[in-house]
Amino acid sequence: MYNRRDLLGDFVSPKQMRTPSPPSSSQYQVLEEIGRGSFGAVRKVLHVPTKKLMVRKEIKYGHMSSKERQQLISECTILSHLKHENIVEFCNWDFEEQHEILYLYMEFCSSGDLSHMIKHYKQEKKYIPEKIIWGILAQILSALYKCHYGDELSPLTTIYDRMKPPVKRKNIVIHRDLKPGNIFLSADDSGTSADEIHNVDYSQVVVKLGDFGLAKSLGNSIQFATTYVGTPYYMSPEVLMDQPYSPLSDIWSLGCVVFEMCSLHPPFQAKNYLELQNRIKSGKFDRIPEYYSNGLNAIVHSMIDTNLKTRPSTFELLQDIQIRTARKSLQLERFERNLLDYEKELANIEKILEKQATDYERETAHLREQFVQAVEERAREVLSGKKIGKVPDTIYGYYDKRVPKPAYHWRTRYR
Ligand SMILES: Nc1ncnc2c1ncn2[C@@H]1O[C@H](COP(=O)(O)OP(=O)(O)OP(=O)(O)O)[C@@H](O)[C@H]1O
Repeated sequence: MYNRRDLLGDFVSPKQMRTPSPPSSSQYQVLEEIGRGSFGAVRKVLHVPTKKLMVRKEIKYGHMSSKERQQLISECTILSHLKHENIVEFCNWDFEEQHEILYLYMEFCSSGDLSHMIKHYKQEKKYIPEKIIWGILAQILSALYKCHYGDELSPLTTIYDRMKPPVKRKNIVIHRDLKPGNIFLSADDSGTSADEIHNVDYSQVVVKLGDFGLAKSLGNSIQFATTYVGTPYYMSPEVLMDQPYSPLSDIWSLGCVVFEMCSLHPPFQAKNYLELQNRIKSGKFDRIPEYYSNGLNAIVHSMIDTNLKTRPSTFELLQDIQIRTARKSLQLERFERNLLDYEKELANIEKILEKQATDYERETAHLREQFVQAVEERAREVLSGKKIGKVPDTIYGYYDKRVPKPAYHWRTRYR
């Protein structure tokens, strides 16, 4: 039923054939629909062998040309290799030949996305705390570093660390569709349901960049052209002017996203598409609310720059002292969380060991009592001139029983 060759026709390259084999759909239990995107339904699924919650996105490929199908598959291959803690993990893909649907299986993000977060603060009539914004920006930049340079960002020892300029690589990934709805939020507790996303503690969430690159392969398809009805609030002026996407186009979009987190609306708004296009091309927009620092305002303005020569790259933005501070602060918070987890684990181990020690003492006391009774009984037998049974010489020999001594005894813990 599921056959990658059927989808690709004659266009399968040996390189693509080396990608992981499609999962057996019987491994997934399909759960409720959580939303609908431009390309089809998104459902929660349970990966039965691991009991892990995931999402399944569907893409109807029937109308696509072989070239478009091949491009879609090669993009999936790239995404399946793009592993980063701030990127939604792309687990695998699968086909349903009969209905010509491609299923993409990916990590489930339990705390909604940035659009939900912005909506939440708007409803509460509150600004998003600046610290949260810097934290989110630092996490997105770490993810973009992986995409734009194909490398992992090394952790900071101090905020003044010298960062090595990244090596230029061929296989860079450009997101192409950065917007609040594609920036997912995940809590450590992935059991949260979609209905509970209003209870999210936004100061604790992990940011995950999702919905990567598919815009490239789907960009030319009829389905994309007819179903992509979203307003291009986050599109850079060069892309609006039909110039090719570059990593700097992602930076423009990121600037618009950060602006929206501060102002609770996008930087460029208009009554119609043409007006919006003109506003974006002019690159003129307001300061973020006074509530926020000049530093945050400056970084937003540096990203939403119509001049590609002066717009900073991901690497340049990561040099910013406030981004470094935000990264270091995230590292320390994570370290503290790990320590707390470790402490909890130790407390559990201590409880188990204490129970083992109590059981051990109870058991040895019981055996000692039985031993004493047996010795007394034999003594009485001897004294009364009865035939003597075997006299126990060791407690273990007599009962032929060994009580395992716990490796760690609570009484010795402070020695
Ligand atoms: N990995 C995920 N974890 C949790 N929810 C997700 C995940 N991916 C998508 N969703 C949710 O599914 C819904 C549809 O998502 P999808 O990204 O397909 O569409 P969209 O972003 O609304 O539109 P578009 O297709 O134009 O990007 C959204 O509510 C989104 O929050």
